[in-house]
Amino acid sequence: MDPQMLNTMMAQLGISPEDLQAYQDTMGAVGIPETSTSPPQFHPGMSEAELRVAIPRYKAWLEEDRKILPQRARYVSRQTLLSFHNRVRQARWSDGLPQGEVSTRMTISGFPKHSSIVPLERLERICFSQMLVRKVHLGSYLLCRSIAPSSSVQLLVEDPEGTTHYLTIYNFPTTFQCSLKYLDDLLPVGTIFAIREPTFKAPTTGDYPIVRVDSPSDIILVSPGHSVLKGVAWRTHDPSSKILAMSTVDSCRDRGNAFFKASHWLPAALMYSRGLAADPEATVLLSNRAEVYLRLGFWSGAIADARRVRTNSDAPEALRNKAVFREAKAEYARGNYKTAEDLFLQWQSVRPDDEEVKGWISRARKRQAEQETGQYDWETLFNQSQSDHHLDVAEFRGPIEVQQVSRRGGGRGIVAVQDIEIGQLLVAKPFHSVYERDLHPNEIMLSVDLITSKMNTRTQSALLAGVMQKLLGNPELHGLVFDLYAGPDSSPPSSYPPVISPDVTPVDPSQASIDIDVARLDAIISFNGFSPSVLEPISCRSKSRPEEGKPSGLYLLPSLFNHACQSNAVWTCVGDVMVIRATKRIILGEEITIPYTSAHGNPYEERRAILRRFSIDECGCSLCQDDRKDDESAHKMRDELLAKRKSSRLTDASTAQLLSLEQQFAATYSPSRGPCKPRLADIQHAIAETLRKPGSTASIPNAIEYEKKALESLGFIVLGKDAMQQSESWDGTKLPIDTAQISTASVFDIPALCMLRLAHDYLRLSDTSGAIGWLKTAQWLVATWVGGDKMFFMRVMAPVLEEWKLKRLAASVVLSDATISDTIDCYSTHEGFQRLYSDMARYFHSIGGNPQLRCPSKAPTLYHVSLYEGGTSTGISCSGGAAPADEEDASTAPKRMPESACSPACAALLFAWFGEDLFRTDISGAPELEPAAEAE
Ligand SMILES: C[S@@+](CC[C@H](N)C(=O)[O-])C[C@H]1O[C@@H](n2cnc3c(N)ncnc32)[C@H](O)[C@@H]1O
Repeated sequence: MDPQMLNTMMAQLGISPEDLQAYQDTMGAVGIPETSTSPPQFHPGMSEAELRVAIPRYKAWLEEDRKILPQRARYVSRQTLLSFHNRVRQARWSDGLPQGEVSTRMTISGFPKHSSIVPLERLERICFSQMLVRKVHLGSYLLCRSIAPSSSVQLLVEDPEGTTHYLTIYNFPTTFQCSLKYLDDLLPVGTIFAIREPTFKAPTTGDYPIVRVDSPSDIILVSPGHSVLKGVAWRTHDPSSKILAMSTVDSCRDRGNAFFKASHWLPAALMYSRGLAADPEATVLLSNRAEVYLRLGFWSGAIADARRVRTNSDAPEALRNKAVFREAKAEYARGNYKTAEDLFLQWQSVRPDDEEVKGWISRARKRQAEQETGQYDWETLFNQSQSDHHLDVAEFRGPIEVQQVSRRGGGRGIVAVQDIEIGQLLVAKPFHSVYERDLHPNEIMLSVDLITSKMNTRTQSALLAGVMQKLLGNPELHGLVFDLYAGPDSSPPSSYPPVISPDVTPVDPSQASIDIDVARLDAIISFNGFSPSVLEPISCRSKSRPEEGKPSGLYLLPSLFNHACQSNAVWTCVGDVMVIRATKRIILGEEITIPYTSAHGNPYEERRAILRRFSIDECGCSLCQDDRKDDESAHKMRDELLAKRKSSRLTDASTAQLLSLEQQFAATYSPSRGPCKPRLADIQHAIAETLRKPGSTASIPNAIEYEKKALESLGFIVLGKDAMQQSESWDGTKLPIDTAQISTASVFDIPALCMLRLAHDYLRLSDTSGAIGWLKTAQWLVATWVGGDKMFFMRVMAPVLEEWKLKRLAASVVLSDATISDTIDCYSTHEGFQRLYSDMARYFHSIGGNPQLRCPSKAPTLYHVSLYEGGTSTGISCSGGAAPADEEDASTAPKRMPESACSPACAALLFAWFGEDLFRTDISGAPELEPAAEAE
């Protein structure tokens, strides 16, 4: 046919001559064969059982798909792809989804993913016409550019020959759950990519094959003038001409500053970098880029840029000074607090009155003290963690070391380098952590992990992207993450910790300076990830969090601890700060273990299944050894006995039914095993609960007996049981429990609640000494397991103390060791507050203090209460902060009084004593008092 006529006919059908050519180029190519089955689709809310079916089916489908030979891609016209793409974008277009609308995206992790380690210069350029679907194109790179605004991280790109396909880039920094508007700034139409060793994949959903990039280090954002563009002629019109035109220092700074204003940090960094390509000495761009790197968490990049400005004697002085401040903040974030302090002081020398820097200096000093002493203000941290999970603390490391440990995957473990008493071993910050509240509420990111055969939570998916981002901005930390254990299918890691260069590396946002092996990182996160659930005030009605709401974190040194269900150490998180504490005396050279999962609520077989996901075949701890003494039929019998009660709560059964259940259950245990039987504890606790009847104390002694049995079944050794039951014979000093070691068969709140329940029982029997004994035991447990002092205990356990009416007793127990001075300062001019304080004064009187109320005039602050212990400031001091300037209506003040405005000690005690009332005290309508006599 006459080519002219053919073109005219095709044009009427919407097919351009380029499309036609591309089609002719692929003539003879075999279409993408369908597999015999299509992959199973995953959807939110799939049950464990559905997943158990779907995941093996997916793996089988993957196996089948792998057997199909690579093929040329079926021809699809540019027009078709563009109109499909535009429809998808239209559907997604919104800057934050409308309320109630939920968008779901799905990824699969844990299958082989290629990441290139070959530098771009050593790769050959390839075009789509030479690429095959289902093939990793080793030794090649694809040069392509985007031809349409992106719809999520899926872009429509063309190669220089004008062939169009989809490009999907996973884990590109800052793109996890970002808006389309952001993507338009980050990857505008015309962005040129060089993709190292690209993988062309058959479609798993939808109709079109895609070039899928999992590792951000495989992507190079090609700027004008890059050597790969030399001699490249694009067949189609150049959509990037507008972008290329803006490469002067001034235009890049202006554009970068506009992105900065919109909080679009990475687009700003790219724009400043483009300007720096035009003039590498443009200090203003370096200085600005240092600031955006700080916002991105690219500390090394920020230090490298700021340092170049600071040490450039030609740079304006103001810019050099600013650079000092930026470098100091980045050093602080890297944990180099002394260097940071010195730099802050340098900044302060030119701005002596700068309040902000004063705050930074004080923080840097506090961090150094934490590093040296291991002393933390846990109450303040606990209070802060309730509103912001990401806490600012320094790390602390006790006498422990990573050593070779045989028969433990990875071959390493943590060992004591001296004898260690019960107490704090390690305080660790996360390398990266993600909480639900950090994520967009309307987006569900489904990720199925083929290693663990589980649906990852949203936070787990976000963790992978976040770790990559941190590595890209802090490349020298690569070894710290990549030398973690990556499972039996990956090459073994080297010794740990690796040597980290103290030098910082300049960061180029368009090209990673390290190779990120994404399949290995997937595995590292599967084998080492924690769920750092934030410690919250504990109530007897606390519910365990559903799996999908759980946070995810990667911690470095904590990842080197091996597992034991009955371990000699435990971990907890205050905010995202992990605290690992020894739960018994550990001798020099002994391995230190932590539980990866709790035995309470996870019977032996379930525990084994969980541990198998970590490639742990058999745990050798005392509890697992005991559990292996019971034969399989015994474990089954227990399941059956409990299954009968599954539909209702244990405590809904009658005492008689539970007693019979306990007897049948107890008979399933081998006589040769030890007393720790976590499943039995629930039944015994339920029996105790049914024996607690309102209005009658007759069966309380029995309840006490069963609660103690429950504690023993949780692995605690209850001492002098009879003596404690008639507590007159208790000497009031020794705790009613063997404190030489803590059972780690459950998390701490279960036994702590049993202990407080016992305190409550004794209180009901008017046995104050018994109640105090168990209160102190609960406080010992919290202090040993989590840390913190008595005030911290009061704060953490406040709801349950309130529910079981133990608040007043606990407050007096907590204060019983304190010497209370005789002054309560009351700076409030409001009658309501003064009433509150006189109440407090009466209370302190009643517990042995002899405070006087002072009401100075000219109240500098509202809510000022102070109570000092032994002349130091360690007692109560609540200064609440000055009333805001616009605060005219004092009647609203109490409701607005934030807990965090109180000192932690004060908050704990005030709250323990007054509870909710503290914040509800109604002073509306109370007359403003005349100032009392002038103070001093
Ligand atoms: C988080 S890592 C612990 C550190 C690891 N041993 C290393 O060298 O990096 C978890 C892996 O350690 C191994 N591991 C931990 N506890 C173990 C145990 N009790 N028995 C056998 N292997 C264990 C398993 O291979 C598990 O997947």
